[in-house]
Amino acid sequence: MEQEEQSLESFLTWGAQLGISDSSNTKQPQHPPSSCLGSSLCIAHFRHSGGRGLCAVRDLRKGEIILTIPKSALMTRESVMEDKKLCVAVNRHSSLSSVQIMIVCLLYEMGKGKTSRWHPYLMHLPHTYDILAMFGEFEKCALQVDEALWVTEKAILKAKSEWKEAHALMEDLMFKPQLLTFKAWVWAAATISSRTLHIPWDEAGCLCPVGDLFNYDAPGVEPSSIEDVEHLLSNSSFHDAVVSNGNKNVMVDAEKLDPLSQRLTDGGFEEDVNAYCFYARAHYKKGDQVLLCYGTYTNLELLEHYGFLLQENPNDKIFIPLEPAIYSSTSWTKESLYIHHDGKPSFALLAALRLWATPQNKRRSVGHLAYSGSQLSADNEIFIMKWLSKTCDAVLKNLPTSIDEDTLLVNAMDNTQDSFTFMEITKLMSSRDEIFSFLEAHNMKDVHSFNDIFLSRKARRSMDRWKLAVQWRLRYKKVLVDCISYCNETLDSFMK
Ligand SMILES: C[S@@+](CC[C@H](N)C(=O)[O-])C[C@H]1O[C@@H](n2cnc3c(N)ncnc32)[C@H](O)[C@@H]1O
Repeated sequence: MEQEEQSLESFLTWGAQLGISDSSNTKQPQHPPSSCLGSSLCIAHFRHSGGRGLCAVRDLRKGEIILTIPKSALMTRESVMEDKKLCVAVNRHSSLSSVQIMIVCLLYEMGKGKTSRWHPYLMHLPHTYDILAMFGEFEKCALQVDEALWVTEKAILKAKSEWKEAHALMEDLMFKPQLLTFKAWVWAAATISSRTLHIPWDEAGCLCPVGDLFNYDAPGVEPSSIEDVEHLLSNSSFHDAVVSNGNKNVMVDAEKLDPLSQRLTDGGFEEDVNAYCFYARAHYKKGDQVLLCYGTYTNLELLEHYGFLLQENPNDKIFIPLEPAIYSSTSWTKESLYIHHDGKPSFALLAALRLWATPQNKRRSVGHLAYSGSQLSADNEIFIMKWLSKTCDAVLKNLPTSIDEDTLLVNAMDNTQDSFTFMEITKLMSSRDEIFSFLEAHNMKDVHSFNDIFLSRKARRSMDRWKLAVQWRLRYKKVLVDCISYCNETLDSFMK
């Protein structure tokens, strides 16, 4: 433990030497401080929201600069390929994608050990990940829902084929055998997927020492339009925050509005200071975890790219099987026909169902109403609500386990310290196939071997992924139940 703390301290000293700083004072100090953190942030552990993360060491105001990482500290393809041997070899394999090359760059630096210029940073990267490409057959199946199974299968196949394609380059570079393995490849790919930040000059992104310690906050409640930003800027306390820093980079202004999502961004590379700059996305009290929004993701996408999911995710959506005639009744894309995290059907799904439930010869005359989101008639609305409710109910009944069983299973997994409780809880489940498959997959045929002391590291990792899979399918089922309630409430409103 002491050794770990020392190594973390030397990582933060290394960061300070490279010019990384969490101070809002933009003047360069004459001597680098002994740590790059301490003025605004510190590293802390948040058990239920991301593990290691960054914590406010003082009250932080929304919009103020909290961390700067100079370009020279970023690990990019360009900076790693300053190594001539690597650069020459990469140029001989021009068919590889930018991300494949970035993965090779990371493995190459790992292979250098202490001589890597990023060694203090590389030492603090996670050793394992829970992203979908790392799911084995057992954990994949625990997702239960076809859509999730396909996404997992696709992620595994993609990782395998990209690894094979890059093999010749890695052999050219004479990688040590352990860096040539699929396991090493998936580790590096997961690092790139879950930790790189966007940079304008390279679609592979960059690894950003210290800046990649922010855990994720979903976008959702920030101002969503220019008017909101104008309102914010006219709000005196916010304006004070902007002006008191006296630096235009410190402003959260209309330029920082992401034109696609129309949301405020909280970090980005800034050409004029040649650095990655992070801003507080909210007011934080001393001791709060400071978060960063990496983008808008559903829970399945979070699992695929980052290896976690959110219990409350305002951007979650689920898909249910629809009849081909529904897809062909409108020009909405398949991706737009979904159910929101709170059980409400998407705008496009409602419109598509309303048109599909209209006799074909009448669709033209009501098309404009459907596309503007209007109900077409009471009968039409009652029909589609009944249909949607019945379909969600059928999906729920077709899944091998119920919400109650999944809840029991997650609770049991939280109780693995006590093998007796785990087995007692799981006895309440109607189908114990999944539990037996897990025990079998890890050679734990009898209950007594299900003991924390004997749960191998591999089995424990597998259980973490299994738990994520069960949590995901549980959220999926809850959205279906909420959709049924939404349909019933709408139906009730017609009865009044
Ligand atoms: C950029 S890193 C953030 C720092 C990371 N916790 C660490 O220890 O290095 C992203 C990873 O942090 C974890 N993470 C981030 N936000 C999270 C959240 N809200 N809940 C759970 N895990 C989260 C996930 O493992 C994700 O892949």
